[in-house]
Amino acid sequence: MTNLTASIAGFHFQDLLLNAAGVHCETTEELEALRKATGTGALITKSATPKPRPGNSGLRYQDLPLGSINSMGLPNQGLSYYLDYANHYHDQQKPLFLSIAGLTQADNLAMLADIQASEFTGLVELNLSCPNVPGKPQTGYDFEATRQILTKAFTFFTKPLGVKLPPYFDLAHFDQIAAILNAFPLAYVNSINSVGNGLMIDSKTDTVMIAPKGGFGGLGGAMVKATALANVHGLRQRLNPTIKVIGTGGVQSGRDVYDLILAGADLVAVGTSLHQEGPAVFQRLRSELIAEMDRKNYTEVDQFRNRLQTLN
Ligand SMILES: O=C1NC(=O)NC(C(=O)O)N1
Repeated sequence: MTNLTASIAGFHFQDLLLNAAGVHCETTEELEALRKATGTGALITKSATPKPRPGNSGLRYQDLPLGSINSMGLPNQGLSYYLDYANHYHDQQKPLFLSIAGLTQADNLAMLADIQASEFTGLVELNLSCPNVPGKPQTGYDFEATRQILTKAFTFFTKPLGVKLPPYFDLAHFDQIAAILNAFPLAYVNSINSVGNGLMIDSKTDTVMIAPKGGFGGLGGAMVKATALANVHGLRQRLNPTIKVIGTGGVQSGRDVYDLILAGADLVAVGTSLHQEGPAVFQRLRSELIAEMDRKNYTEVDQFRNRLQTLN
């Protein structure tokens, strides 16, 4: 029997797959489908803002030959909707992650205060990386703002907290963000969010593919796998061992899950492939991962987690 377990902040996961925040998780119906899906070890809510938001207007998601592009704009039902789901959540087998993405530091701190005061007993993911709110930069690219929000948060927040990071593309940035994060008692980092502000062209119409922001949107799927692996591995190499890593980005197969684990991931989140295949994707990915492990005669994830070898 292959052991796919992992743990973060005292939470034990019997499977290491979950959804990427934002995908198939805006409503309680979608969340319940994830909770009941075979192969998920956890689930995470759509990033919440204090009040409900319709998100960006017009065509805001497109599948692409090598993944997807989106500019959803944080459509969500508002924090209290997800806190209500969370307060009635009793599935001991699959921990619940609650994602928040305030448009200002004050919004984020207010939401964290609400969660701190609530009965919520799961994990919280502070999304510092939504690239799709017009006029709003990704906090994760502002190192001082990131340090500031975490400093203020940890003056009062005592529940398990992780951060969702944008992809970085310079090893000096891995050094800088890891030095900041290592100063805080974070439960985990989740890397990567979509590769922000890509642009794709519809060759039939010579137009962009999505409506918001002149067609600029977050990239996901196969085309971001190399960036996801680099960020997971670069952060794993630099972060305190107490800060676990959720690897997100580019997962289409069990081998892609295996690779993120090899690069250092403790859990693996699935976005574009979940959007394209629905919750059945988790059973497929799980069985493909087990098949890959069997080929290597591995029965435990610990036998290869963070064991990526260099050439020399
Ligand atoms: O953090 C996010 N990442 C994305 O790629 N899209 C969503 C969004 O636009 O709501 N948010």
